[in-house]
Amino acid sequence: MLRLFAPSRGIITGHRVLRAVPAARAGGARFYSSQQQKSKHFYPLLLLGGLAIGVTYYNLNSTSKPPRASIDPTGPLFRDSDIDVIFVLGGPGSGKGTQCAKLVKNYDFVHLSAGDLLRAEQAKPNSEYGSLIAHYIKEGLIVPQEITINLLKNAIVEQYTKNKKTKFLIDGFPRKMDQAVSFEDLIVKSKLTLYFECPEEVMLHRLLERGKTSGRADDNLESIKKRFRTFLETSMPVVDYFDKQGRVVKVNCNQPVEEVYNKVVSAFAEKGVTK
Ligand SMILES: Nc1ncnc2c1ncn2[C@@H]1O[C@H](COP(=O)(O)OP(=O)(O)O)[C@@H](O)[C@H]1O
Ligand SMILES: O=c1ccn([C@@H]2O[C@H](COP(=O)(O)OP(=O)(O)O)[C@@H](O)[C@H]2O)c(=O)[nH]1
Repeated sequence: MLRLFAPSRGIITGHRVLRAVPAARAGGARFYSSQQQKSKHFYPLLLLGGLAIGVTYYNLNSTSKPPRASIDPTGPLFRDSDIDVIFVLGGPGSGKGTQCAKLVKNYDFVHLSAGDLLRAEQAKPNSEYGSLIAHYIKEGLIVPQEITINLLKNAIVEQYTKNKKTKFLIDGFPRKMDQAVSFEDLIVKSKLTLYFECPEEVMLHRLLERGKTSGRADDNLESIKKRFRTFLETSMPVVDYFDKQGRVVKVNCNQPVEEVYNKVVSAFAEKGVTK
């Protein structure tokens, strides 16, 4: 029912959801003027016409509208009015995951961490991308966008269709310009980017602390340095790109968790994101 990723477009667009039922066409039927005798098909056709109008009206007004792909197969999967996506960006260790966990408790958001989705995919015993993902994560590089966008798309579609969820915090994504452009072209335009500003030495300290218990292959000094570099060279241009469009709120994360959270809540309120 929904789009898949397909080689023909690099990123796959494919199957759809309920296509709006087209108004039944009275193939060749004529409506006669009152002077003429009505055809024996007149009343059945009138009934069909009324039914078609009714179904179309219902589809247009139904609250459970299908993703946009059902209407325009060349546009993004979802209409802007179907779902709200907020990107959460910031350097490694800036506190994205910590703040997202607090936000989901008070807002009706689904938290999707791109890093967590990649690690879960990597951990699947028969994943064809397992070793590729492991390599990219250890080296602090950005996994090819097709893999990450597909994982995100599947998670969003599942939450939307099964749980009727429409608000998503996408944590740690997009980290590269190609991802930003593809996601908005193929899935949905984001409403906002929440960006955590944080000095590098603070992030380094936090990550080394986290590394004592996280078990993550990239929470070590060598990988952390590579991640910082990737963040500056590859991910910051994404923040700048959205910022130039007035779609970023910046929050200083070098404060206690609760204070950072209060600032996020105020920044969201200013942008009309409410609980
Ligand atoms: N405001 C904060 N002050 C102190 N430590 C924090 C703060 N926010 C997060 N942390 C800690 O820093 C580490 C990294 O935070 P995390 O949310 O995992 O960052 P990210 O998701 O950006 O990598 C975690 O161990 C977390 O407990
Ligand atoms: O869109 C993404 C998000 C994450 N990653 C990889 O996953 C790692 C960990 O990302 P995560 O957001 O989990 O952690 P952070 O680095 O922000 O602490 C990154 O360094 C990348 O190698 C990626 O390739 N693409």
